[in-house]
Formats: sequence, C-alpha cells, structure tokens
Amino acid sequence: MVWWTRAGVVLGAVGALTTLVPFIGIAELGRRLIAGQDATGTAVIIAAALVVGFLCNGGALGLTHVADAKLQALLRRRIVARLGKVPLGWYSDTTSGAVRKAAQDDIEDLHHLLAHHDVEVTGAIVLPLGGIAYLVWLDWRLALLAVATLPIYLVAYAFMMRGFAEKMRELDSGFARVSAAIVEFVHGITVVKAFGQANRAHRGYLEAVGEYGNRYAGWVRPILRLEALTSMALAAPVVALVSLAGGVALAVDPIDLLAEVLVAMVIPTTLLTLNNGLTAQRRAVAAAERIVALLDTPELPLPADPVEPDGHLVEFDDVSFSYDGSKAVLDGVSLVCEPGTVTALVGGSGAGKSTLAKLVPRFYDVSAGAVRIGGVDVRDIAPDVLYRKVGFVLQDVQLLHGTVFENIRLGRPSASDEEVVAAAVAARIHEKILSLPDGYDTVDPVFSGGEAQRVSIARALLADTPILVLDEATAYADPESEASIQDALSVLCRGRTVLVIAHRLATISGAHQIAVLDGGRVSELGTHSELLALDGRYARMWQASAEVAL
Ligand SMILES: Nc1ncnc2c1ncn2[C@@H]1O[C@H](COP(=O)(O)OP(=O)(O)OP(=O)(O)O)[C@@H](O)[C@H]1O
Repeated sequence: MVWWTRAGVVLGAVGALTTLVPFIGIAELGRRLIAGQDATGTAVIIAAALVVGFLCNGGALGLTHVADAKLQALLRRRIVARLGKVPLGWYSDTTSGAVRKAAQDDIEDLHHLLAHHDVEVTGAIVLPLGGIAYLVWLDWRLALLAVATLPIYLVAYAFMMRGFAEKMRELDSGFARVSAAIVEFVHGITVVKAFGQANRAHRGYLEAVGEYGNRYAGWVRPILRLEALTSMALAAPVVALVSLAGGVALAVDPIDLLAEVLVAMVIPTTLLTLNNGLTAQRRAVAAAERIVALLDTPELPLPADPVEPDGHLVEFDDVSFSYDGSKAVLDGVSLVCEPGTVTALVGGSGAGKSTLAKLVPRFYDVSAGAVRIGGVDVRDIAPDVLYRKVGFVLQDVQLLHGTVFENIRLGRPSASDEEVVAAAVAARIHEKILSLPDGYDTVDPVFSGGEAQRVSIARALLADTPILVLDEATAYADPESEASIQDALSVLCRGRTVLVIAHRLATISGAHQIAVLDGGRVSELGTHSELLALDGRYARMWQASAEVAL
C-alpha cells in the first residue's frame, strides 16, 4: 500500500512539473513568433506536455485510489475481525454508534487523506516552486513580483488561525449540547407533551442552538470580513495588475513578463488546494484515531487448550465482578444450578441479576472467582462450544433484517423449514406468522414486543442449547399475550438448566431454587415456600407483589 502511494506521489510531482511546461511554453511561443522563428517545435512540446501531464496526474490518482481501496478493505476486514472477538457485553448503543461511524464515516474521511492528499499537496508545492525557479532563472526580480501579494494573505491567514484548535473545541462542545438537546427533546416528546411541557423542552433546544449560533457567528464573522478583504490579494485581476504594473516599473522584457503573469496566476489556486488539504488532513487524523481506538478494543481471551465441559451443571464459585474496575457489582456470589433445573434470580433494581446471568455466556469475564459449566471454567471452553451449550433470550429482542424464516433459523442455520415451523408452533407464534402477508417469507414483519419475544423463544428452541439464560420480559400488552409467552417459556425450559432473571415473582414461584440478590451478594436461597418461611426479603417482596396484584 505504501508503495502504491509513493509511486502516486512521484507521478503526481512529475505531473505537476509537466503542467508548468504549457505556461512557460506559451511565453516561449510568443517569443519565437515575435522573433519570426519557427514555433512548431515549441507547440509540439506544449501539446506533449499537456498529454504527459494529464496521464501522470490521472495515473497518480489511479495509484492512490488503488491504495485507498486496499486500505479500506483491510480496515473493514480488521474491524469485522476485531468485533467478532470482543466480549458480547461490549456491545451497546454507544459502541454500535462508534462502530457505524468508524466503518462508514471515518473510513470515508481517510479516503481523502490517502487517495488525494499526498498527490494534490505534492502538486500544490511542486508547481509554484517550479514556476518560481523558472522565474529566478529568467530574472530574480520577476520571481519576487510573482509572490508580491502573498505575504498579505499569509499574515492575515496566520491571524485568522489564532486559537483555531481552542475555538474548534468550544464549537464541538456547543454542538454536542445541541445534539443532546435534540435527543432529549425527541426521546421525551411523548412525556413532555402529555404533561403539557412542550414549550419548556423546546426552550432548552432553542437556548442550545442560540448559544451555538452566537458563538459561531462571534468567531466567524470577523474572520469572514478579513478573509474577504485579504482574498483580494490573491484574486486574479489584482495579481495580474500588480504583475503588469511591477513589470512596467522594472522595465522587464514583455515576453518574460507574460511568463511571470501566468506563473503568478497559478500560485493562488495551489494555496487553495493546500488549505483544503490541511483541513481534510485534520479531519482524517481524528478519524484515524477513532479507528485505531476501535481496533484496540480488548478481545475476549480465548483458551489456548480448550476443554470440553462434562455435563450441564452451572456453578458460580465465589464470583466477583466490576464494570469499572473499582465498584463491585457482584461480590463473592456462589450458586449451583443443577442440570435440568430452573434457578430464578430476584432482587431490587441494580442488584446485579442481569450481570450475574450474563457471565455464563461470557458477555463479560469475572473479576475474581469462576463460572463453570460441567466442571470447566467458561474461560477454558472454546467459544463455539460455549454457544452450543448456552442460549439466551433477552428482554430486548433483536430481529434482523430479513424474513421470519431467516430470523428463527438463526438459532440453527441447518434447520429444515419443518423444524422452523415446529419451533414456531411450540413458541405459540405460528398463528401470528401465518396471518402475515407472506407468512414465514414476510420480510421485516412488524411484531409487538410480546410477539418478538416469542420469535426469539422459537429461535432458542431451534438452537436447543442445554443451558438457557432467560431475561423475563417485564411488561406485555395484554394478559393473553402474557399467557402465551409463559406457555412458550415453559416448553422452552423443559429439561434444560435455566437461569431466569425474574422481574415478577408470580412467574417463578415454581422454580427449583430462587436466589435473592442484594447489593451484589446472595442474601437468601431456597424454594418459594422455604423463602416465605424464612420471612425475610423475599417474603416482603412477595407480599408487596401480592398487594400490587390486588
Ligand atoms: N454495561 C454496564 N456498564 C456499567 N455499569 C453497568 C452496566 N450494566 C449494569 N451496570 C450497573 O451494574 C449494576 C447492576 O446492574 P444489573 O443490570 O446487573 O442489575 P439488575 O439486578 O439486573 O437490575 P434490573 O432489574 O434493574 O435490570 C447497576 O448499578 C448498573 O448500573
């Protein structure tokens, strides 16, 4: 890849130099014609230079575009490869946003850097330098004349760029506030409207936008005025006028002056290219940093010598876990889930139920202690074996773009149509699927929350994993849907080692054991009747839920 870009840069430099030939050639042409000499040779050289310049510049961009295409493919492959190895718990709305940005926008920002920047900047440097060298060779005073207006622009540019990074940071944070205000406004619109607070929410957004607008205008307005004034120093008529006036004052040869005017007119366009190149480079560097950060996401460590678990006993052995490395979310949890039994995790919000359950399919790895399946630490089990053993049905059901068949078949890609249908029947979702416009072949069907949950149960049935992690959905639209889901779940749980995160106690009173989590520890453990007899936290929770049901 590096060689492709280097070759592109060399070709671009040759192209820039040959672009200069016609400018100089025109002056030479004039010189010969005025002197009454044959100008055919000069005309041929100009024409040849035009062709060579065109080929070199085209070839240079061709080479760098090949390099860019190779880099894009490589980066996308590396991102995909890395994402396949990060722990499942790494995925969230935020990280998904970062992945989308890196795989699309950031890689596109790199395109300019690799495919255009080097070739264009080389041309923008070589072309004026070559022209000035030619003028020095003709008459050094002409070289000075060609850059006479340049210092005005450069001084003003340096003035305009003062504190640029600081100002950009301020603008970025202002823009982040605007985005946050928009998200808040859109997310909360139903609540806000229901409580008649639309004006108030709208005001927050308007204030953020107003502040951003004022700040932006306060910075940009004086710069634009100065820019408008100083860009006149580079305007073609001004450059031509200064050159002609200077040339007459210095009494130089008119043909040499013609060459000087042509070179002087080229310089401002190359400055513009340089300026655009620098801006794109800044953006590309920021994009590259984000891509590197994504590629540096820690991988889930894979076992060097994977061990096959013996059976489906699930054990938590003195497990501690922390998301941030300091605050313990789980603190010395020990729990044994016998094969073929249902263990329910209950407890207050934030007690650590979901976190504990997600340690089994290695969404995260424990900070201390061990999670074992069939006597083997989950960290010593090959991932494909682990996912054949452990299935999960989470509250937030993800349906992929595609048909119902494809969505259910995710559980076991080799399943026949009949097996998919049988799973859907068992999951109590078959009838609903048949009512869709194209039945099982309906693309992106609209399912209610409860229906989507049953599709994911069908998927889990098809996957037929002996261990199952179940995040019980909190709310269903209607009792009928709730009953269907409970039916589907009881089919799914039969004969498996199940760990269910229970949000409503009524559904798990029949579990083989119930673990009450409190502040990341198991505070009570037993069957429903044992825990009621204990008259502790579970009994109080049960009492409270019974009162709510009344
Ligand atoms: N991805 C995460 N990153 C950082 N902290 C997290 C993350 N997920 C959960 N937590 C924190 O860990 C603690 C336990 O959360 P967890 O979701 O396991 O509790 P829970 O008992 O399942 O709660 P709920 O019933 O409300 O879902 C909470 O304080 C929560 O804020």
